[in-house]
Amino acid sequence: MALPTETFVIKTPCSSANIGPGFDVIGLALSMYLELHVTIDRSKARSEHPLNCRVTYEGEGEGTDEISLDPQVNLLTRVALYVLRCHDQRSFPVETHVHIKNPIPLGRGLGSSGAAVVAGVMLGKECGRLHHLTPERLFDFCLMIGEASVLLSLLLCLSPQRPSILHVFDPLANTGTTAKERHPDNVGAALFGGFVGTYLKPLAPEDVARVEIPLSEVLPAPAGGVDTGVKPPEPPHGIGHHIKFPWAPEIKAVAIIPEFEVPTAKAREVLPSQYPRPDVTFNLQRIALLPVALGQSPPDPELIYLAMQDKLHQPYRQTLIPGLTEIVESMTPATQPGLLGVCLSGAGPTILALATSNFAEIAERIIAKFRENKIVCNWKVLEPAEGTQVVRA
Ligand SMILES: Nc1ncnc2c1ncn2[C@@H]1O[C@H](COP(=O)(O)OP(=O)(O)O)[C@@H](O)[C@H]1O
Ligand SMILES: N[C@@H](CCOP(=O)(O)O)C(=O)O
Repeated sequence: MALPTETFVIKTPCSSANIGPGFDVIGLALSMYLELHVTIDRSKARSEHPLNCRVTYEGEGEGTDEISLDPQVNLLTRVALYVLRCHDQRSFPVETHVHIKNPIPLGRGLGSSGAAVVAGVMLGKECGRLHHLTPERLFDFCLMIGEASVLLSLLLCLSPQRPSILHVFDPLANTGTTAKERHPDNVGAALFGGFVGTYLKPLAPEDVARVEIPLSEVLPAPAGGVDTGVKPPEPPHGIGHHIKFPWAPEIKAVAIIPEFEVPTAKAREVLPSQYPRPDVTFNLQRIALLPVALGQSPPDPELIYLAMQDKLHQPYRQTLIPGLTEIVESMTPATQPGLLGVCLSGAGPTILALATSNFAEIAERIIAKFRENKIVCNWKVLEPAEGTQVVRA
């Protein structure tokens, strides 16, 4: 009897991180979805494709260098393979076809890479039939992915052993941010959905060693690399956590998306390693308001506008996003009916305006500001979205 063909769809939302003052903490899942249409034909004895996996792609970045169809190179399939190999499965089941449909623009601050990592982890779970992996455990796997320096530095900062590793990354040293921190905000939103606060827990000393590993040893070797058969290091348990905040149903998110890309890594390099105390206090005062302000129905525009102000990342990122400060300050609820607040989405360059009405007018005003700097944009009205789903026919 022929083995059945299994099909399922993994659906992961895009996200907007930070929402003003919540740098590296707050994330909002939004209604634009990365979809993986997966077919596993277990009737075949062998596959002609590397790692038994054929990747096809349509959508943003299609046909460009940013998206590889090689399962050993593509971010999504490499992440899936990491999860599989942590569970003693060296490759995808024979024969897997992953068709990626991606409407999330790349490098625009709408969490395309976060969605790819979350969908990749879920792909590994489903292909490997790893039913014991809870969403919380999948979050740990997501947090192992990133530039080695990114993950290492953050986890080590949180470690009780921190003083002994300051030669690796000293967050107090005024050396810029060449070593970058891992941020759980966009993956947290894409995985769990809704409006979330995310945080990382200090690691137990025995777990510190487990995260001191180059990314190349976490993710399987890229094309041309040799599969050594070595099991990659599993994530420590309970790295990342989240809490869901309420969201007032009247509030929609208008995303104004410039045509150019700002890689997140680059947008983190322009941030300082030290901040003036008044700027930190300024953000702390606003972050204490933000989740409450956005959960209240009916929304209070003046409160939300105030709660969305930031001094920790947006002012610095204007070196990469012409006109950013002016755009963020260009209107208030008093001068634009329907507007609640304006911020940079994630690492940018997308601008997120929260509003209850007059969406087109708000978008047009921001687009006009970008146009003064010869930047072309499109825009969308998005709503809070559920987290990652696996849909079976
Ligand atoms: N669906 C996808 N499949 C493979 N790679 C992806 C996918 N989505 C994003 N990426 C990778 O992530 C990069 C963008 O990541 P990043 O600079 O963090 O911007 P963003 O704000 O969009 O997450 C892309 O250049 C691409 O390499
Ligand atoms: N907190 C991060 C969020 C980056 O999100 P992305 O969607 O731009 O990848 C940051 O601000 O750097």
